[in-house]
Amino acid sequence: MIILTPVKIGICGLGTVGIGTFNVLKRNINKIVYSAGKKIIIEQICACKTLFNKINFINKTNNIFDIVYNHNIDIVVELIGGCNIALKFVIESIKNGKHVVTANKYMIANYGTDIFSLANKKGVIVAFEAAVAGGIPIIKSLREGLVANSIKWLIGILNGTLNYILTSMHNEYKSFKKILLKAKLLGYAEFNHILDIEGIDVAHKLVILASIAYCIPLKIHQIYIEGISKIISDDIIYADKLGYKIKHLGISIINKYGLELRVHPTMIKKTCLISNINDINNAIEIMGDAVGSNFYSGIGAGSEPTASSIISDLINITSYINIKKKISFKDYIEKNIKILSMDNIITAYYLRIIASYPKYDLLSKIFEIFNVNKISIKSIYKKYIISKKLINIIIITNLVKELNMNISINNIELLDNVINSVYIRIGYLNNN
Ligand SMILES: NC(=O)c1ccc[n+]([C@@H]2O[C@H](COP(=O)([O-])OP(=O)(O)OC[C@H]3O[C@@H](n4cnc5c(N)ncnc54)[C@H](O)[C@@H]3O)[C@@H](O)[C@H]2O)c1
Ligand SMILES: N[C@@H](CCO)C(=O)O
Repeated sequence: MIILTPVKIGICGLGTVGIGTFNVLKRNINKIVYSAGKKIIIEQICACKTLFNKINFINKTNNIFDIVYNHNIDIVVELIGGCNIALKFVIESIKNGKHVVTANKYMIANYGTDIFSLANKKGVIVAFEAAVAGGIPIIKSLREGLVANSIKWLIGILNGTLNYILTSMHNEYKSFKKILLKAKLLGYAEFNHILDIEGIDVAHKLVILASIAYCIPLKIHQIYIEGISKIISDDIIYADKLGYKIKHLGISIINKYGLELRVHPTMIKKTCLISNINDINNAIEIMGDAVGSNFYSGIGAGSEPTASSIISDLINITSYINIKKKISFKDYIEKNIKILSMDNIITAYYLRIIASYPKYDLLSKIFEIFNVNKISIKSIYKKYIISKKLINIIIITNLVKELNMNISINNIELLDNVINSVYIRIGYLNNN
């Protein structure tokens, strides 16, 4: 029988994740109470008035400060998103002695250091499992299950919307815009979908994971970020013919020079586990020095998968309310790890050169440029005809330094008849 005082929560934001949290809390309340060891009661909900009739609940408000100053509330759940009202709500809630659960990766990646420092001073917990990879408990796995390991590398499909778009482009060759619209309707995409498409959302998630994995401060401004807006179905078709799939990855690899932190589309052999993670699913592969490789996959966005992570944090805070370090950020112990410049990374490339029909030997000019920059070609695929006037030349390189590749591409683009080019890095590690 539960005799302890119940924990009272205030939810702010009643969109995709807010509704999911409300519904799962209601549906699974017995199991949740059993696991938390205390009753968890929703004390108040803050939402825009137009959404009030979406749920059957009495104590509703449209003013965030009603929750901030509600003395009955122990834990606030921030599900508004962005960094304006949400940040104000979180900071004021902490100042008022409330624990915080949030799914807001944007806010944690950009303002996490200040938030955690304030939370430490006030003796409250800020938990954010739902901020990375939706329903996959990856923060807890890194913090708890893998805590004994030195992490060598970590790679992930970290955005459900992008994976959904790339999968649909691969399976149906549908237009990018139509697929994005569907992802928005299904509640996967961010309110500002540019965050998804340009890879910024993945950078937010990668920086959070890297901070925990390597005990370093959140280095959002030092990440290399590329989205998927340059990829067209031609690239997906050519990749397929060559035995690869294109996935959008967040990558962090530590070596003796420092840490690579990069976000970009990557061509991965079809036989690799991660290239078979499709649709809205996310996946993370982590290499620890002791454990070896661990692979996690599951639904990375959406209402109830994300609610699953939110409620797991609620239960953790309720049960570990006095063991703050378990879920708050610790002091960073590794302050001197250098984030490496992209110029120094070494990888293989797929390069598609778009040109008008040349009257000279364009290929030998391209080889010359590669030669000067010490780039060897693994294979060259014939000129695919796009139209009566245009051709695609597909080249796969061996491993090369990014700086040399960039110099070569700049020079190739200056050649007569070359219109432009698109490149995609191949493999997330040198041997893939
Ligand atoms: N949708 C997902 O799959 C998903 C997954 C993981 C994390 N997240 C994150 O969770 C957060 C919420 O995402 P979402 O998809 O539920 O967004 P959403 O846009 O569906 O919901 C946000 C809600 O907040 C409300 N809101 C805005 N200002 C408010 C205010 N001042 N007071 C009360 N309510 C206010 C909006 O009306 C809206 O209903 C974001 O940080 C997002 O990045 C979303
Ligand atoms: N827009 C995000 C939501 C989950 O973080 C995604 O598609 O992955």
